[in-house]
Amino acid sequence: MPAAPDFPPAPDRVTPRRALISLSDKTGLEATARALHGAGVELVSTGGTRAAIAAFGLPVKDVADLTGFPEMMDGRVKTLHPVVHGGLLGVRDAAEHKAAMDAHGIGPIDIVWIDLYPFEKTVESGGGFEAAIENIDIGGPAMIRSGAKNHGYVAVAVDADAIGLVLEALQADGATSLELRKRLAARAFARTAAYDAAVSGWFAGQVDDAAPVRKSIGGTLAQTLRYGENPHQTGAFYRTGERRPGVAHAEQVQGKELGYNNIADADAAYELVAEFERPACVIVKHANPCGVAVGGDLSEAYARALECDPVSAFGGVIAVNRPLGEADARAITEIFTEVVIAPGADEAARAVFAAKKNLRLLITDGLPDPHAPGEVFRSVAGGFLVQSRDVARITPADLKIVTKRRPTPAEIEDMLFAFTVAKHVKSNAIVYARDGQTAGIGAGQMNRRDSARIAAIRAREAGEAKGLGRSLAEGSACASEAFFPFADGLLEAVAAGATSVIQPGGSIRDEEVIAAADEKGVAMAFTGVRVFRH
Ligand SMILES: NC(=O)c1ncn([C@@H]2O[C@H](COP(=O)(O)O)[C@@H](O)[C@H]2O)c1NC=O
Repeated sequence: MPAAPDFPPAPDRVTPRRALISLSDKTGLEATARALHGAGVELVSTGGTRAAIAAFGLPVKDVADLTGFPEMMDGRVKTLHPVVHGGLLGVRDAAEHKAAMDAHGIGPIDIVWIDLYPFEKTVESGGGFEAAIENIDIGGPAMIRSGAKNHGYVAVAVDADAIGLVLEALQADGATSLELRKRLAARAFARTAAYDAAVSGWFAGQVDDAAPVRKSIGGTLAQTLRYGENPHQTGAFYRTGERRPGVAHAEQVQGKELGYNNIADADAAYELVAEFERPACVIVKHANPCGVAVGGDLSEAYARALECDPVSAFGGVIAVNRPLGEADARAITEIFTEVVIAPGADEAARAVFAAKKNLRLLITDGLPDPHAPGEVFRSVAGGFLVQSRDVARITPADLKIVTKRRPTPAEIEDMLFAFTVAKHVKSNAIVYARDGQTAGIGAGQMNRRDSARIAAIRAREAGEAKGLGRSLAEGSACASEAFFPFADGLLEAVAAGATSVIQPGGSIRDEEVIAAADEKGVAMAFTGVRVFRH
């Protein structure tokens, strides 16, 4: 382990004399190169970047002239040379470093601006194995790390915002401050870490390693948050490299700043609504759906979703799976809603929402594919859990009918709808549904019978509110996301009005549960698949 050397303290102000610029994406290069040149900074660059700067009519030195080596091996070796890394790493005020720099003709490099080969984009666009490998940048991260380690003297910029901060400092003070260089170094190491997280994650996938010995998750700040789940907690929102349509990539068209809970709820709502083929609406409160329905159009789907639990829907998060029109927006804005997330909204709909200044409208770039594999994470004390996304989808062919009475085609449709919703409800989950509408949802209870009871209360109240004179769960399908361990939960469902039941099966008391269903004349199907959600 290298001992900490006794270097003189790093200077607060460094007046940069030389910058090394190496960019794959040349956006914004001209203005910045001009500004650096105008500030008296000498420009040094790699092949493509050098040619671009020269084409702007600015003086620029080729890094090959510095190293005495041409770029070689398809650009794999451009800047990996002691003249470059010595210029970045040399501690200018340490006598021995200064002597080494002088002896080997190594000039200091005070600014590096590097963006790295676009590995993430190459993978995202399905570039293939060889293209991905060639887009693993080696020289770039090496320079970023050298400069960041030597932040006492070097300002490292890894994005447009960072080089903007450097220019601001030069324009204001003609120098970079130690405080700024430290901040830039922190950002630089985070950039190389996220880059390596993307490379290592992709590589683990290539060798089918679901549980690599080391695992990194990288992210880019999407939004600072005023606070976390509660005001005394801090919070921030990051995008990972996964290009899944949803809240992380949505455009916020209007409304107050999104909060931590808004983002979590919008995600839960949008992931569920994407499960349906027909126009659908999901209303979420506290990460659980309180009303879900399909309809002939979004207005109908919304009205039916609201019917299930209008009390809980107040201040909820609404997701739909079609672009919103004016009538949909009018219906939704009748009650207070925190967030609406949709794959589109026409001008008339946007105008209606605009009248509700606080409502956040999120427009995504499509619907997530419920079948697309992916990884989901969760933190625990001292670690995190990783699992594959729950892509389970049950079709009529997967159902095993276990009761004497077979379900009708309409009951099968209700069962599948209810089971799909149950997959997105916190365990223990019980969902009553009829005609593509949830009638009652029981979420997050510590025993299944309580969830069945709560769902029954919701359905009874919804029926009363609608003036039906009966529970909304009358004639419904009951979905349970995990098996009924005893017959009591099933009997609660039957008492609530369910005539059919869908559940995974697999309890040692299945026979008892099936016998109870048969006695009540209920049709029951086993999915063989459990869809817990914690
Ligand atoms: N090999 C090296 O020594 C090296 N040095 C810099 N790069 C990368 O080359 C890119 C710029 O290339 P050019 O200036 O030739 O267009 C940058 O994204 C930079 O991160 C390198 N490329 C890959 O490792």
